[in-house]
Amino acid sequence: MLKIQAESNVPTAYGEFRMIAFAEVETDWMPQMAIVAKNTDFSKPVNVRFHSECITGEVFHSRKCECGQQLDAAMKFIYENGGIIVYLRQEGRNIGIINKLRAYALQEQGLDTVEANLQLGLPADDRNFSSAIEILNILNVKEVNLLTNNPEKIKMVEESNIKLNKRIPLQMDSTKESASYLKVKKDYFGHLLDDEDTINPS
Ligand SMILES: Nc1nc2c(ncn2[C@@H]2O[C@H](COP(=O)(O)OP(=O)(O)OP(=O)(O)O)[C@@H](O)[C@H]2O)c(=O)[nH]1
Ligand SMILES: [Zn+2]
Repeated sequence: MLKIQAESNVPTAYGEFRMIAFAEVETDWMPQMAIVAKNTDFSKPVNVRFHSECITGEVFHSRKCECGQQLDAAMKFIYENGGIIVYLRQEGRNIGIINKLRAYALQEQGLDTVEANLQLGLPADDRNFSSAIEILNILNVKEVNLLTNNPEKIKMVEESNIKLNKRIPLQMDSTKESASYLKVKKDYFGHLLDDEDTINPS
């Protein structure tokens, strides 16, 4: 069972958030994180982003995916409108950074993001979002507006005790390096992506 191990206010480029670390034990060095905007109104549907870790995109600004831009856009939106980002330690759709780099190496040889995982003997997507729901329950969230394009995340909320008020699209411009990745997300995973341009949540 997850519990709050520590929390503190942290000023960021987008404003100050309450940062909370969740883990079963305090010796967990990869705790799940939630960052909560101060103006969050818990009596209304809360804007929520479930964000899966991507060190290549968020820390090193890789152009192969749009995770870094999505996290930045979500922080900006949530600071302005209230809400929570639940940051899940699910690097590489939960295959870990070592396997993700192995998958990238296969992608250099022409495999796409799904084929590369399968070639490694791993699932295309090994995530489940039960920790995210557990965290929302700990934070006493009853109803959400979910910032996502991923139908699996929507389904998972619908199947939980948390009410889904609406989805807020979080679509970024594609780059020449990310276009084929986004196409696979749309075609294989059924992500709700428009072919046209950006829909930023603002
Ligand atoms: N295995 C693998 N993981 C990847 C690859 N590219 C990005 N990821 C991981 O994919 C996760 C993000 O998933 P996405 O499918 O981009 O987005 P999503 O979270 O499902 O959906 P949104 O809520 O719409 O952003 C992060 O954990 C990334 O590290 C890749 O080529 N291979
Ligand atoms: Zn990424």
